[in-house]
Amino acid sequence: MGRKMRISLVQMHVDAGSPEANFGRAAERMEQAAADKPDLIVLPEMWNTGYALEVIGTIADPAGERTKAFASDFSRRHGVNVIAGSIAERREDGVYNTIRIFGRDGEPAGEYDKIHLFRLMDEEKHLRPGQRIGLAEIDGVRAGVMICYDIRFPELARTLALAGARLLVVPAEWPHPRLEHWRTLLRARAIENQMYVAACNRVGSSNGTDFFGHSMIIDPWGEIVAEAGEEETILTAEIDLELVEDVRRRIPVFEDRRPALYKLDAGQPV
Ligand SMILES: NC(=O)CCC(=O)C(=O)O
Repeated sequence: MGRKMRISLVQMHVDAGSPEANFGRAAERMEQAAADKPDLIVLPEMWNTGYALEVIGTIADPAGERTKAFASDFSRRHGVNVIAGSIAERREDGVYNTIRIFGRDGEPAGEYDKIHLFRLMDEEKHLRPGQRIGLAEIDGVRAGVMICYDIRFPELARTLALAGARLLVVPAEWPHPRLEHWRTLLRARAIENQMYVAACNRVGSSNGTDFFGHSMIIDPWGEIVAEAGEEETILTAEIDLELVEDVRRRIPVFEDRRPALYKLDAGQPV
């Protein structure tokens, strides 16, 4: 397994309520990204529909079939791993905010439904929450996936790290005015779990909400390897997974944990 991995984040605009426009834009941008010869391409959150939640039941991808065909074909043609952002995916019991992952051979390599639904954007009124964490092997590297609001839950990132994740991938639609929350939370997840974080946010405005981009790749020491601005772009950077072990040796957080004490009833009240 290679220790280096080249990651391209597709920071794109998303038209709320227009899957046709969004599939066209994603196809174009992914071709652009493939020209950088990355090992992994990542799309933002809900890139097929945006937050058109009032009509999400009618425009969400039925069983994710269109997305699966699109991303699997792209992976196979370019021999690249794809984390197809998240999409609105319709199933029998409702609509999910779902990540689908494809290996270089176009075969499915993992999936994840967003666990924490974001009330400020009414997700809980229109979407169903996932019930399982998301892990995948990408060229032999264990990666965890979370979606946007999920990064406010350090327990989830820690669980993924304990399950072996050395890279955390985060598709997002994170808007102004919470840029410093975005940057701080992503860096904190990288530092505390001593893993790489690759976060792909959308840009542009939808229904009065402005999304700021600032997609980022952060190393396990918390240094920002690459950060985009507020325009559409492909953010590409190479990461070296050996740094994960280096940092974990220097400060052995995982050896020093005291999980037996991390319980509400474990100590006396002070
Ligand atoms: N799409 C989302 O989950 C947005 C999360 C967000 O903006 C936040 O502040 O948290």
